[in-house]
Amino acid sequence: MKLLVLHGPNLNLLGVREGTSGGRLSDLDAALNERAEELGLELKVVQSNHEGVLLDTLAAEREAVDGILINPAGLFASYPLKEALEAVGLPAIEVLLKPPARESVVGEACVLQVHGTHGGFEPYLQALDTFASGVFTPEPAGPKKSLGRKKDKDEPALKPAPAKSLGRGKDEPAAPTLSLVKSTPAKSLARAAEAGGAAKTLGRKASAQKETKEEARSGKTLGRGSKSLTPAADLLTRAVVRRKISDRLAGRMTPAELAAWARTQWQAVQRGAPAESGHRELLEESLQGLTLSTLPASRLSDEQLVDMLTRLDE
Ligand SMILES: O=C1C[C@@](O)(C(=O)O)C[C@@H](O)[C@@H]1O
Repeated sequence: MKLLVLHGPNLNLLGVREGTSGGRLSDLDAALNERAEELGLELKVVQSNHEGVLLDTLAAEREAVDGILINPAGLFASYPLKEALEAVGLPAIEVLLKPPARESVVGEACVLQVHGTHGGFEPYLQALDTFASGVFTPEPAGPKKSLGRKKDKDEPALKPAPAKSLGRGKDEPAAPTLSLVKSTPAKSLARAAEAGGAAKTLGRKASAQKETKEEARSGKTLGRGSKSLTPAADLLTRAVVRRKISDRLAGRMTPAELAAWARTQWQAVQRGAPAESGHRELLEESLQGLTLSTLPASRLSDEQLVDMLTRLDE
């Protein structure tokens, strides 16, 4: 998997502008390349102080990469960048070194936003881990595959997100808490699911998405192209999702199993599979949250799962 890493304006002064604290951009890039190598990822890293260069890079690299990490820095409110990310249609993660001071427009076109707490490089590494976990890669036909993390069946239910992450050595420093500060509209994940590993299918992605949207608008809840009534057993309903969450809370399902189930369901819904009428958006949103729920940055506690149960019951 190849990823494009975009560093926005003034990040060339990283470490310099902060005084002696914090590493430089060259340190960040070295850390990124090291982690990428551990994870078997290839990176193309570009820093620019010019919005146009970032836009041109996105357009030029769109067919060569499978995903994007972007720290827009001072360009967080850039509609051109947001639109370029949408046009490119690849899964993108917005990465910030520190908690966001303002709402990010660019983040609206990203699947996730991760931020650090003290300016360290961990959010970038976390974003690499997230891509490497395969969460954005479409499920291949055939036997069920997990999201790439080992099963954490024995984890205490209310344990905070572990500091460890994929591919990390035992003696490396613990990562600070990273937050999923925003769960983007399902359309971002739609692009992600369609795009994973196949960046060269922009046309197909766009039309598939449009079709699904149109079906949603027309209130059609049958599978694409289906003329006959879909058996009720195939219908994704709030009750089905509630049952799965309950199974997970009762220990009948591991967190990884729930996430893998949610991911398969979410992808099916994106392809036009039937969903409970009038609740499609809520179901998509819930499945998205559950899909990402085993990742450190977006882990769901039991309390959050109970909240989700309640929302699915309203
Ligand atoms: O340059 C930066 C760094 C930053 O993008 C971050 O990563 O925390 C936050 C921006 O507000 C600022 O302009």
